[in-house]
Amino acid sequence: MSFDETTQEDGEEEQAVAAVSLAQVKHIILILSGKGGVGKSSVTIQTALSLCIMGYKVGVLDIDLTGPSLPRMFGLEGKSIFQGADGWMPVKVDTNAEASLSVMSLGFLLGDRGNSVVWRGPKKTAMIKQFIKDVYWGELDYLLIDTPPGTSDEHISIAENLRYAEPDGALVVTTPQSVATSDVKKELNFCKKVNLNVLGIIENMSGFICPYCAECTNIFSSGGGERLAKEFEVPYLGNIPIDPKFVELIENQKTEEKTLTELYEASPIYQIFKDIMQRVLDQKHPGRMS
Ligand SMILES: Nc1ncnc2c1ncn2[C@@H]1O[C@H](COP(=O)(O)OP(=O)(O)OP(=O)(O)O)[C@@H](O)[C@H]1O
Repeated sequence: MSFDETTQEDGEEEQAVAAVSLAQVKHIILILSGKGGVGKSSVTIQTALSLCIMGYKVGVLDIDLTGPSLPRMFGLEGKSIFQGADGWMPVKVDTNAEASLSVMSLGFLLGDRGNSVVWRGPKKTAMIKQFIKDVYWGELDYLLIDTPPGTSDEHISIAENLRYAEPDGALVVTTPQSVATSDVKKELNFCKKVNLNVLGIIENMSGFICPYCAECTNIFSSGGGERLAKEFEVPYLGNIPIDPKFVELIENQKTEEKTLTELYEASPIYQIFKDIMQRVLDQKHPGRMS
């Protein structure tokens, strides 16, 4: 069934589900990309860490059901979720920040790294509904939803489940190489079709930060993301360079004494990303509880 074909009964059920489970969530942001491997999950993590450093309470929902990578990237591999009195409890990330950061992903239910699920549409749809309905987030300033690449069953399902939840909108991630392909345009057209506001386009892996002198050099042509943003009349939020230290930070976080938020706050990439985040916050979306 497509997004347009949902029945009134479905609509009422979705409205009720979102109203109860997301009652204490002020803002909802989806992270989308036209293609895999462009750094969508990395942008999700950076958005979560930046908001947390800025003092917001953040939750992250990973609905990439076939390749959930967030537990590993947040350093939470092997952790499990448990059923509390109010629903499934998301896993907390250790932060030095006052604000909390918690994560829910199918990866926590799959056990070993490398396990993946091959599910048909209806099962994925049911899982996403359950994630929206049964996770107890408590009070959150921001719920970030990391989606799989492209526009698949998961996207249709999350759009349906959130259609009454008034999300702030979507961050669309691309790279300089893939901006020219039709995948990003498809993603932007999908947002239009399901009435999802586009908070802006982020061009990732655009330029290179030298690990020795921290200088940023353009190695591929850039500016495509900005042109696309103009064409679709959506904001352009900025570009993130390739930063080998960011990959190291994610890979080596467990051996460090500091928390992930402390490590990220001290990294050069945070200095760039926080400006991107500020452009999102400056849009002053009223939020769901205002
Ligand atoms: N700005 C960056 N600098 C350096 N490495 C990066 C950057 N952004 C992403 N990467 C690296 O690129 C790889 C792919 O990134 P990521 O997993 O975030 O992409 P994705 O779009 O979520 O992929 P998929 O859709 O397949 O899950 C990862 O190894 C990540 O560490």
